[in-house]
Amino acid sequence: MLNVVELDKNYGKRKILEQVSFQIQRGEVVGLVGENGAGKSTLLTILATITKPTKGAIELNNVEYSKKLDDIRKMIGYVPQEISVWEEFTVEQNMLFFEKLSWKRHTKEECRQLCLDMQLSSWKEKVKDLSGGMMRKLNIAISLLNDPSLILLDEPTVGIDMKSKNEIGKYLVRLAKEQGKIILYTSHDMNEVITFCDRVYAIGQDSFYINLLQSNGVKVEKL
Ligand SMILES: Nc1ncnc2c1ncn2[C@@H]1O[C@H](COP(=O)(O)OP(=O)(O)OP(=O)(O)O)[C@@H](O)[C@H]1O
Repeated sequence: MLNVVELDKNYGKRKILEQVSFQIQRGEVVGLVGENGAGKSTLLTILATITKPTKGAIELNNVEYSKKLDDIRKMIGYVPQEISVWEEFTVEQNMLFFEKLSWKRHTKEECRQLCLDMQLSSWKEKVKDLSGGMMRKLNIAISLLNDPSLILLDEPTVGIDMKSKNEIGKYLVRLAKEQGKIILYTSHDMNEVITFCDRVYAIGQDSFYINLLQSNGVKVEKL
């Protein structure tokens, strides 16, 4: 379980996150929505241990962030907004390179299977020749090499076609339901959020997202 308690984040005098508390259970796919600049990426980078909160406590599977950072990092898969793979290398070369950086060992076949599970079959193709959707899938596959229990994705489907969006959404749901992963992801695509998320957190002052999602029968809470 992910447990966030009274989290604050200030940049100088600006309060970005204020008294943010929530819990996410294993097996849940949770959306994080809000207008540009509301603080979604900030929250994800704090949960990914990249940014320090100003105040507050976070626990993942009963391990406190403030006490066991190395253990926490092994349990997290983070997919940033920017695609961060080697474009001149093939999918295979990227997977094998990042496998070496992962704390968990995988055979080449296991790496390939991870890609196939995401319907990314272009194993021998250079990344620069892949479609945007394929690149996004590779980015996600790399984040899974650690076998993380918490997967944080910052707009994983931005700018890609509906078919790839659907494949990625379905795959995230499968990861949560079959493997008990905790998934938190940001998106500006409300259709996608409505289709794939068990529930949603809306961040920021605007109630636009809350009203829209509630009118579509989605369980949504304000952070
Ligand atoms: N390192 C930083 N220093 C100062 N201000 C920052 C820093 N990082 C982010 N901010 C500010 O914090 C606010 C929240 O930014 P954040 O990127 O978390 O928003 P977001 O909800 O993810 O937006 P978007 O939907 O555009 O990705 C913004 O006003 C941003 O300018």
